[in-house]
Amino acid sequence: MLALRGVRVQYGSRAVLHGVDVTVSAGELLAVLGANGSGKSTLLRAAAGLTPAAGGTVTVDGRRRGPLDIALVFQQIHLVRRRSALENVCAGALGRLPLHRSLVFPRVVREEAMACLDRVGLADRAHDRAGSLSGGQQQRVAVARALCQRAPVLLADEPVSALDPAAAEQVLALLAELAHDEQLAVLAVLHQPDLARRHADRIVGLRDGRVVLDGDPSQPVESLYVSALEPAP
Ligand SMILES: Nc1ncnc2c1ncn2[C@@H]1O[C@H](COP(=O)(O)OP(=O)(O)OP(=O)(O)O)[C@@H](O)[C@H]1O
Repeated sequence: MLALRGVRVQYGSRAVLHGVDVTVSAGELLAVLGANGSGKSTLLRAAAGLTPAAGGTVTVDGRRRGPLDIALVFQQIHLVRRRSALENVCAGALGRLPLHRSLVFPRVVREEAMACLDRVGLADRAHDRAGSLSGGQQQRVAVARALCQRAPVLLADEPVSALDPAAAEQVLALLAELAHDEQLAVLAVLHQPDLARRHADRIVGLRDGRVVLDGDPSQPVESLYVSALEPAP
C-alpha cells in the first residue's frame, strides 16, 4: 500500500499541497482528478520523491519509500526510440542490476522483459524499434517497462492524455487489470472523469491543493471543475 500522510509541498513561499492524505491499496487503481493547477502532478511527484515535501510522510507497505518502490509512467512517453521495444522494457530492470552488466542485458532480464511485453499484449512487436510503434503501443511499452521494474507501486501522470479514445480506453483497462491481477497499487492522474468512472476502483478529487472528495468512482465530480469553468472576474 502507498500512503501519503499530511503531505505538504511549497514552491517558494507558496503552498500548493496543504497536508494531503491519500492511500492506494495493493490491487487498486486510484484515479486523481482535479482542475488545472489543483496539485495533481505535484501530489504524484511528491509521492515519487521527485518533488521534496515540506512536511508529511510517504510510505510503501508501512516502510519509508525506497528508490525501487515506485515505477512511473508519464504523458510524454520517454522511450529510446531507436532501441527495440524489448530493450526499452529491459531498462526497467536497470535499478536492480549491477552497474557493469547494465550495457548488455542478461538473458534472464530479457526473458522477464518479454513476459512483461506479453502482459501488455505486445510480445509480437518486441524487436521493432520503439519509435515505429503507435502512441498507444508506446505507452503500453512504457507500462511494460514499469512492470519490469517490479515495483509494488505504479504512478501514472496523465498516461492517456496524448492518446486517441480507443487507445486511452485500452491503456486504462490495462492499468486496472495490472492493479487487480498483479496486486499493484496504481495511482493515475487523469483529465477524463468518464475514463476514471469506467476503470478506477476509487477516485480522489483535489481542489486548490486539498483532497475534497475520496470514494466511489460513480460519484459526481463536476464540482471539481466549476471554478475552472467560471469566467474570470
Ligand atoms: N516547479 C514549479 N515551480 C513553481 N510552481 C509550480 C511548479 N510546479 C507546479 N507549480 C504550481 O503548483 C500548482 C499545482 O501545479 P500542478 O502541476 O501540481 O497542478 P495539476 O493539477 O497537475 O495541473 P494540470 O492539470 O494543469 O497539469 C500550480 O499553481 C502550479 O503553477
